[in-house]
Amino acid sequence: MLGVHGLTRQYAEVRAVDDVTFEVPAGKMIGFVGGNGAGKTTTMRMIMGVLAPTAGEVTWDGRPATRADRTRFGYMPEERGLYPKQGVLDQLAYLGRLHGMSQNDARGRAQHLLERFGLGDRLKEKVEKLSLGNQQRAQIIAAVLGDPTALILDEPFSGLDPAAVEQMADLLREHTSNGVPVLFSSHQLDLVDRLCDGIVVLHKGKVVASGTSEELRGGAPLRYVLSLTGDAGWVRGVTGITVLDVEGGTVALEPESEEVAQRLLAEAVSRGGVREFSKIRPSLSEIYREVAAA
Ligand SMILES: Nc1ncnc2c1ncn2[C@@H]1O[C@H](COP(=O)(O)OP(=O)(O)OP(=O)(O)O)[C@@H](O)[C@H]1O
Repeated sequence: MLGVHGLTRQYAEVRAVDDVTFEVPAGKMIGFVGGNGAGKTTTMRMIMGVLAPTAGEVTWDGRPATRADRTRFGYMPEERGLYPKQGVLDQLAYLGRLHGMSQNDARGRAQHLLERFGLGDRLKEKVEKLSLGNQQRAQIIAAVLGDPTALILDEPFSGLDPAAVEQMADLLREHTSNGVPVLFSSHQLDLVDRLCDGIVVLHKGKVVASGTSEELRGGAPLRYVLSLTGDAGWVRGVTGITVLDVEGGTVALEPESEEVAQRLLAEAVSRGGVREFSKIRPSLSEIYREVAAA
């Protein structure tokens, strides 16, 4: 388990990361979301030890993470790490060696992953000659090569087409199913919602929400849609209901409680002509907007 405890980073006038605490449990995929400048990259750099915290600490299996622990973490930095002028297979094999793999293992595994992700005919290509999406695939391969104990990935999915997103998500899931904790940052909230076991929302350097997507949704207001064959205007007069929008027979509403919602449904049924009564599941983007605006 990877732990981040009270992590803080102060630049001259900017507190880029402010008392950030969260955990990435073994075998879980945690999405790290937040707007531009929220502090995600700075936090990940401190986790990897490439940037010193002003305060706080990073733990691995419950004790302060050492340099040796961190050399076994797979990292995809924001600035990306591959040299543009070197062949992609040679370079990945070299990185594998740096992670302690034998020459044969490093080359073999790098080649296998490049082939798996559709780069089998580009093994000798210089990185700069690959398309951006293919460079991104190579960067992710670089992060997972050395049999990492944890994965810290800064925007691994940006610039990937939908098929590549699925391939890379499968690759990450293979690691979580072996117990590896995975933390990745992303601006693609629908993707985070779909892939992650947990979400940490950062805003202006602070954690403003965290939990599973269902837990985050639990804090959102209760909303329903009621659709009737006749006019729905009468709903405005029902006690305990705030009407958000009415369009003909369809009304979006916020009941004070589930009980009030059920009473409304009973009344609608007694009036006749109920077409639909359903709870609205807020999107992660809506939740994000609410917590970031609070
Ligand atoms: N070396 C630095 N010196 C001064 N301020 C910095 C430095 N690095 C980052 N910052 C500031 O720290 C804050 C957090 O930046 P960071 O890059 O961690 O955000 P982020 O969440 O990764 O953003 P993005 O989604 O845009 O990549 C920003 O206000 C940024 O300007």
